[in-house]
Amino acid sequence: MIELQSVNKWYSPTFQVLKNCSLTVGKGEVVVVCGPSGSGKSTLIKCINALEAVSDGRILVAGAEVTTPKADLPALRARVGMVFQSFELFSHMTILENLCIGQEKVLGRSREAAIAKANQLLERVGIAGQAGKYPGQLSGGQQQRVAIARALAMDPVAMLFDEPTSALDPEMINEVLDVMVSLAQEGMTMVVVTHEMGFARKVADRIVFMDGGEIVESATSETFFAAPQTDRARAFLSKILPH
Ligand SMILES: Nc1ncnc2c1ncn2[C@@H]1O[C@H](COP(=O)(O)OP(=O)(O)OP(=O)(O)O)[C@@H](O)[C@H]1O
Repeated sequence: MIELQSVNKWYSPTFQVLKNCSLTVGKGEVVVVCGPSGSGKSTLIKCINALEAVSDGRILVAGAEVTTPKADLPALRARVGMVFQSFELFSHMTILENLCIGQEKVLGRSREAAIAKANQLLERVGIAGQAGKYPGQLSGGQQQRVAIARALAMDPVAMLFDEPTSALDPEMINEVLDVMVSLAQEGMTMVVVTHEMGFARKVADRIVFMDGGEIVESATSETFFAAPQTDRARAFLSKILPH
């Protein structure tokens, strides 16, 4: 479904942020990417929907190459939904409009079909009844669920999450994680950058550990948590897991 082949990226001639990263994410697989701050996790997933360009290497999504000048980026970004730490909703549009605009402009859906889909998804993420409000009138947890619903409205083949709960107050984290858990259980292909190791244990098929721009480990969550293979992963886990 998603394939990274020897991806390298330099932000400047002296700073290589991604070093020979290769990764295959199968259909329906949930991969959690973790690692220390600055290790390149956000950059890696942004490359998957071409929000960042790779310097060399290839990325394929559902058989189509992302890393070619010929890539159809609007179509790619509809197929691969992305949810950011900072929600990135359109603040001047109602929740309903946030969910409809991409469906109408990119997918060419009729107004009626877009509204029906939006309402169905708002119901699914537990915020039916808020459709007429503006993002600023909702809590952070509600805004993030809107962002997930907006991505799902495009019928994506995969979803990318970049620290989706990092900006939320603790009591709102679970309401967002619950939506992500149900998506995972329904078979959505997902790549999730997160420090929520409880989520990782519960739904990740695989954990990818990054450090210094490299994919240092890629293992099932059982193996990764019980028997990390490298000192770097052990040091990371000892900092973030309760003792
Ligand atoms: N546009 C950019 N130009 C130059 N350097 C950048 C840019 N974006 C990120 N970086 C640097 O690249 C490195 C990796 O950043 P990235 O955000 O991918 O890491 P991360 O592992 O997601 O970190 P965090 O967990 O703190 O979000 C960092 O040192 C960051 O400062």
